[in-house]
Amino acid sequence: MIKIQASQVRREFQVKSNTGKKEKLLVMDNFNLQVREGEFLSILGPSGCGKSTFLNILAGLDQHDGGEILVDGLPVKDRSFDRGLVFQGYALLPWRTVLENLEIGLEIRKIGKKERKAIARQYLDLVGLAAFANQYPHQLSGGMRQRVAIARVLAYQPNLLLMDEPFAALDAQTRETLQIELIKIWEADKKTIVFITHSIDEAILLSDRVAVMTARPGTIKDIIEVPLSRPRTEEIRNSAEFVRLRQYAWELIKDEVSKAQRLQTGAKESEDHEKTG
Ligand SMILES: Nc1ncnc2c1ncn2[C@@H]1O[C@H](COP(=O)(O)OP(=O)(O)OP(=O)(O)O)[C@@H](O)[C@H]1O
Repeated sequence: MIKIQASQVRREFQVKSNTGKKEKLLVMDNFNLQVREGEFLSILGPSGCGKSTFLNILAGLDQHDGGEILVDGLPVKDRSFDRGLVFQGYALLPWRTVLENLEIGLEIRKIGKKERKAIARQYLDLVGLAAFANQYPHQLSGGMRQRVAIARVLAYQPNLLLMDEPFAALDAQTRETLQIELIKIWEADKKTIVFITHSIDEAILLSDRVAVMTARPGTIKDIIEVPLSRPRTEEIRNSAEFVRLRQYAWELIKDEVSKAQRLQTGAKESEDHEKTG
């Protein structure tokens, strides 16, 4: 079954250049992607190619200007608790303790207090923060807050998980631990996950398929099937198949990274040119 169907998606933003001129920035164009129910799909692409824009639209936080995006056959209109979001810096409620923050989604699902607390503790334990249950978000480091945000979304088990570089701000060891935990959780109940990352290794380790995007305007360049067996463990990174996939993904993405860099430098040069004359 198809969970997400994106067809001919187009998104442009009105932006102001440094000189104050209004311009249109075409961020996504002719973007087509299908995500299957229960699939773990990662999106890799150079900076600025529209990855977060796509996730924001899927989350109901932004809108597209053309084409169609369907989730479970219906257009995305609004935020929904069936879609769990883990975005960078996605806010925790500052007036609630860590444990109470984890309980939010469970409250909305009308789970009783005792069970709610037990589930919240279980997921807090999973991200290694059991000892911080009664602290407030401002008492934690940035990485710890991000772990709470991840635990919160995992705890209430949405049908669709949208994760935008959820591990980017974490130290290498925590990142590896959480990658393996996420694999375990996903392998146990196979919710659909759309996962954005800049790490080729992370994408291959976690995913069933990896969608590689072009530089702006972002479109899908290719989709890599990841036939590595499951359950996946750390050691799989050393397998010949993993190394082959990593090389293939890099071949696909490297020209797009150069293009994205040229786009950025080009935009800066034209602004400088306008300023001087
Ligand atoms: N609300 C907005 N208004 C104007 N421009 C925007 C807006 N949101 C995003 N952009 C621009 O759209 C482009 C794509 O942004 P987006 O965040 O989707 O890229 P990304 O692929 O997620 O990048 P990164 O990998 O660096 O996070 C960027 O050039 C960004 O500056």
